[in-house]
Amino acid sequence: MTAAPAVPALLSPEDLEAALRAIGAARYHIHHPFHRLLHDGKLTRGQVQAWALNRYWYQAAIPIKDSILMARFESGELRREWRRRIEDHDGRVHPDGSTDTGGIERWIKLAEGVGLSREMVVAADQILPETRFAVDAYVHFVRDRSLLEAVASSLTELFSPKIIAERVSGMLANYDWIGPDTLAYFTPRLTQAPQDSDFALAYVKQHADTVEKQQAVLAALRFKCDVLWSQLDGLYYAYVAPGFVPPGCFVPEDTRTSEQASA
Ligand SMILES: O=C(O)c1cc(C(=O)O)c2c(n1)C(=O)C(=O)c1cc(C(=O)O)[nH]c1-2
Repeated sequence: MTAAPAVPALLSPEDLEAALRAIGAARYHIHHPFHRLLHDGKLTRGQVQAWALNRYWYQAAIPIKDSILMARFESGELRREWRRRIEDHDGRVHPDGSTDTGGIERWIKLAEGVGLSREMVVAADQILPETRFAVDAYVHFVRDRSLLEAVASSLTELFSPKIIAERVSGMLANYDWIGPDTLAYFTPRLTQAPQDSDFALAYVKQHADTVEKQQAVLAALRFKCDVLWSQLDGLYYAYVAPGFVPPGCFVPEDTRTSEQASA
């Protein structure tokens, strides 16, 4: 006789939060070897450029997925909360004409700070296939899955202040050619991310009120951890080991062979 498969129990909101946090503790990209190399100062300038270039595609997709998500909320109050996220990335124009720079522009400054040109970064035609597939999968997930799963997929932000603090302090300490101005993208994220994730977590705890919904939100967070993890896998494979850069993708100057330089 085979044992019946265990049926998951309905969790209290507190236990659901604990289960979500356990997923982050095990699967967040803070554990990826590429993050460790970046933070420990073990990457060449070209490898840091590859990271900045590819991550631009993620940054550029965030307000697109948030616009899709916002349009799915039926309540104006919820849309207003989500609109702030979009403005955090796209910037704001105030009635007096003054502007707040958004995250995308700050990411371009980061990329320029590590030696890339704005045009090349924004064109995004030299990013890795893994980056494109993973980021696009995130946008499609938010478009196609339930609203609850879409909100839950943003919950990796519960864990981002820790990786951001670690990354910024590590990069400033370990690369003498990177200064605080270049990494300015990350400063507002340290307050924006907790605001975003507090709201999303409260929403998920309130609305995931059946076993099926709870299992779906846990799976959504696992999916999102995979989105972040596979982007770093792509970078590691192409730029660290074995170092196979897919045809047409960015080849850093400090690793370029004479054949690649003349291509
Ligand atoms: O630096 C990071 O490691 C990191 C991670 C994440 C994340 O966990 O999804 C985000 C960000 N940064 C970030 O800057 C950001 O704006 C952001 C938005 C979202 C999201 O899913 O809505 N995640 C993240």
